[in-house]
Amino acid sequence: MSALAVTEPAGRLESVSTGSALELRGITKMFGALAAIADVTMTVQSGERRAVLGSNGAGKTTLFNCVTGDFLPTSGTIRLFGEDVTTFPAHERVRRGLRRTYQISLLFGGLTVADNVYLACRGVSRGRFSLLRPRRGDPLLHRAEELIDAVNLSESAGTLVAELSYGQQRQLEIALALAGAPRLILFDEPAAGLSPTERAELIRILTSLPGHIGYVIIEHDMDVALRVAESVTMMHNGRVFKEGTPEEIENDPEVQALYLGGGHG
Ligand SMILES: Nc1ncnc2c1ncn2[C@@H]1O[C@H](COP(=O)(O)OP(=O)(O)OP(=O)(O)O)[C@@H](O)[C@H]1O
Repeated sequence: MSALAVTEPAGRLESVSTGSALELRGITKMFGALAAIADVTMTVQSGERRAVLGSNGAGKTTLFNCVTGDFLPTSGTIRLFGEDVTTFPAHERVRRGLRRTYQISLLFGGLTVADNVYLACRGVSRGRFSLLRPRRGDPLLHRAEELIDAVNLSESAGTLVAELSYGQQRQLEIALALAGAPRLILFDEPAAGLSPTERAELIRILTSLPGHIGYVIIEHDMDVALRVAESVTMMHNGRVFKEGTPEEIENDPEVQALYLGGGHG
């Protein structure tokens, strides 16, 4: 695969972290009388890889929407790399290194893999309003190639997105999230709908991202979540229910009861 560094689980975070990437303090989001999330407090260190687990309706997507700026929280504060961004629009958070993937694909099906990634690189760089075609030697072309390699799609660089397998499209979405200089990526159920082989590939891609890039991943597939995360936040009914290492969460009797008791969607 690519020249990007492979992560070293033991002591990895200590070597890459430079403070907090994301600090949520008492985040509540009301929809009418319903608290989709209530008093959520959580800190993600820079470079940290965290899974957010929880049954359907636990509040995971609402939490992401508050972090990205798609929703304004009803109360609470959000700090991104130390800066209070609670009321910042989404694009200001992107400028600070936040990225997100969605459950629903947002790709351009009529363009090739290479064009999609190049456009994403252009979109976050200076001169993005130029309509000139890329010239040979354009550094963004080189960067796009690196990103395509990082998600193991080099052999499909010239393929139209509409002709990719579903799993390859999800890999491409990760490449798009890597455009620019992301420091924290929110992955919204990246393993949904993937075959076992595609899931193994996803795990490989996520665990091979450069060490300084942290992520928060919402994932229903516990096997994927616990393998790609160093820390886990378990949500239930809009609240933080448990926090711990993947091992602690996996072996926690209350978590097991919640999941095995049918609370897990
Ligand atoms: N825009 C909205 N308007 C009203 N209620 C909403 C809205 N978005 C979410 N909710 C409600 O907030 C609660 C939390 O939903 P959310 O989608 O955040 O949960 P989730 O953990 O992401 O679930 P899933 O795993 O099914 O995606 C649910 O009761 C949901 O119906």
